[in-house]
Amino acid sequence: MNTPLLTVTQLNQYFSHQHILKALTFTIQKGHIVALVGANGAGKTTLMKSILGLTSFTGQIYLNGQSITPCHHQALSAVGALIEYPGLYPFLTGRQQLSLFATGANRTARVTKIIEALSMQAFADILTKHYSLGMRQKLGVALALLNQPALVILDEPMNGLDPQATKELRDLILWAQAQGTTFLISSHLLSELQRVANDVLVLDHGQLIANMSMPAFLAQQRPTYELVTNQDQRAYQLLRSAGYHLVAATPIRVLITPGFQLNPLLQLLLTNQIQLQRIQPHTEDLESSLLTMLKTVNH
Ligand SMILES: Nc1ncnc2c1ncn2[C@@H]1O[C@H](COP(=O)(O)OP(=O)(O)OP(=O)(O)O)[C@@H](O)[C@H]1O
Repeated sequence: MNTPLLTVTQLNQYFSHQHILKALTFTIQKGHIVALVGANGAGKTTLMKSILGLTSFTGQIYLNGQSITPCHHQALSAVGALIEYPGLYPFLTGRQQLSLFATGANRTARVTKIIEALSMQAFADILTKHYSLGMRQKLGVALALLNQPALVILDEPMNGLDPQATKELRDLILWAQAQGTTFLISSHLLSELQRVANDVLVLDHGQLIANMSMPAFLAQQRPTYELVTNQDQRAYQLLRSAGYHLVAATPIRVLITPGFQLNPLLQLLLTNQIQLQRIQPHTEDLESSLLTMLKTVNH
């Protein structure tokens, strides 16, 4: 049975008279990785800050049955977070900083383990004032995961990470999930989120426009064939006049509707002396699903 770790009900947030978060209601299941996506300014960081009690809001937020408000943070001992840029002490090394924030049993062992898991050995003993953006980001993520919190909130955790570090972070997130950790992660690197997330929350202008499992989200898109010809513009006009449902022009993408058959389409191109250079089924990714969804809502 699914058990919610986090329950958010009718969450509203205002900056002066601007309505930023609009009546958000959702739950996050224990042990799930939840992707929080949306355009710039949609309200992702503000939502994360609200869950962390860092900004005023109206509505209810419950973590493990305990209420979170800007004045009541007790429940937050079970949360690790990286929001915007990690706040680091410039005159401590990464290892010293991790040791300072480590709580509970096996502290030294956990610090060593997280340094190894994120391949931070080469710079763990250097003062953080000398860190690059990627090194700072890794240390921020390490701090969020260090005390094995029930919920980890990561705002753009892949910022500044190279492909190798991004892969290490992904592996670490999946490893922590296997230990029972729940994640809420925002990122503009949608292909990365698609690889780890179980569920998706889509924010648009402060409203929750989708809340579903990742497979359900991706399945919303209907399949298409992608065509490349020697006369794409003519082919596009021809197919459109023939009644095909085209969802993109460059490259041409034809919707596979019920009863769709490829042969008549190929015949049509051939009889009009258009050469087909490439054809392939198009598999949707999170990015195109999201763009379609935002377009549908805003038009
Ligand atoms: N401290 C603040 N004072 C006033 N307005 C703010 C403040 N912080 C955020 N906002 C506004 O709230 C809205 C949501 O911002 P938020 O940073 O939550 O969006 P986001 O989805 O995280 O965007 P991005 O993807 O660019 O990080 C924006 O319109 C922003 O201008």
